[in-house]
Amino acid sequence: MSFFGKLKNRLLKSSSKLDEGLDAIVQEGGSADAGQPEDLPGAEMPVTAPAMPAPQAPTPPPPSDTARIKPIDLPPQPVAAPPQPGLLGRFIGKGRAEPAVRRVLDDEMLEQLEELLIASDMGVDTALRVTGNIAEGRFGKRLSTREIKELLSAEVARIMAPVARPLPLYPRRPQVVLVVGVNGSGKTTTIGKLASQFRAAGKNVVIAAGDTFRAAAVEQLQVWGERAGVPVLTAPEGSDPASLAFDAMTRAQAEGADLLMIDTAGRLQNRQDLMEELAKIVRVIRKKDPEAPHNTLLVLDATTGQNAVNQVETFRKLADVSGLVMTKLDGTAKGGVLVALADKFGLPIHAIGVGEQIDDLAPFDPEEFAAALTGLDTES
Ligand SMILES: Nc1nc2c(ncn2[C@@H]2O[C@H](COP(=O)(O)OP(=O)(O)OP(=O)(O)O)[C@@H](O)[C@H]2O)c(=O)[nH]1
Repeated sequence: MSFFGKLKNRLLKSSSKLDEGLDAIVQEGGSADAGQPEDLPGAEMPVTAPAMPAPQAPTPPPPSDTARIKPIDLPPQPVAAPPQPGLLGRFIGKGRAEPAVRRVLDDEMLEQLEELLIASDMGVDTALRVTGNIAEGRFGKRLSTREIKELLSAEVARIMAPVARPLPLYPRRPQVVLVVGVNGSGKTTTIGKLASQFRAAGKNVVIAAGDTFRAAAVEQLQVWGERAGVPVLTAPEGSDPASLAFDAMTRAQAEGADLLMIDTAGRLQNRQDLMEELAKIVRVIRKKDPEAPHNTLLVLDATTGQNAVNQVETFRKLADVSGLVMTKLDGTAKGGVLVALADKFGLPIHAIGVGEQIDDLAPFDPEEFAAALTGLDTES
């Protein structure tokens, strides 16, 4: 299955939420237009085209001086019998017998769209901006669900495009990647997945299990290290993570490793401690390389929705966050928070987690994400 298909299936909850919501909004105040271009297979209405005009009141009789102009004879319009779908149309579910429902884009509809986007975790500011852009030049026009989805998807992709950037690789050896995030956000899993991908790309990777306070976290990282075929450096429980980071740096340099990934604790309950711990790790590794860490990855759990926004704010105060990885995008109805994050912080999204398996880490593709989030079926 294509990655798009996989992501779409996995983002089903998000997309179906938006999908259903958009449908309900259009159905609520809309009316059917028989024979609209959208109903004809292969005749999709481009999103930039002006929407169909609102239905007019019955045309009044022309004034006498124009009455002489003979109206062009049009063949009778197939109002009662909508066009039949072609064979392809029937397979892909287009050209259905029912005419498309369109609704006039007015204040009430815009408000409903805003509410839907806010409920999809896009955040108030982003939701307002997105609906404002959708309305631009289209106010008072009639739009179908499909057209709104295309507009919404294009807006989301436009916001996300600048942040879709893979983890930059530098010629520096070792490139040090500090991984931060609250407990349970998916740090360990992400480190394992990244290690496996870099390993597969021929890179020599070392992992440091810097959450030395939790034996379970260290064990879990060791399991991932084994899966990825990458050494995991550990230290006795309760020992200083900065000292482990220093040892790991020494070993990575001695071995000529390409990449050193350092896991860290995620105890936000005691921010001061965590801040000092992270600062100490950075201080110590800089003794070995003044430019380290070269990346500070913040791992966020998509299922926390708007809480992810608070986590970015907090971790930016604790560490010099250079990019994000968003995990658990499979099976959450809260994927919209990525749009809010991109819009608010503009931090690169290096990858997304779409499952618990080692290969369930994918590069972030804004168009695929936007189509999957809005439920727009671009495969057809
Ligand atoms: N469905 C899904 N589950 C994920 C994903 N990433 C991580 N998980 C799961 O989330 C849980 C927490 O992941 P960890 O990698 O242990 O998170 P952590 O941040 O290291 O947490 P601590 O070890 O408590 O510090 C585990 O059960 C993972 O299997 C993902 O992309 N999708």
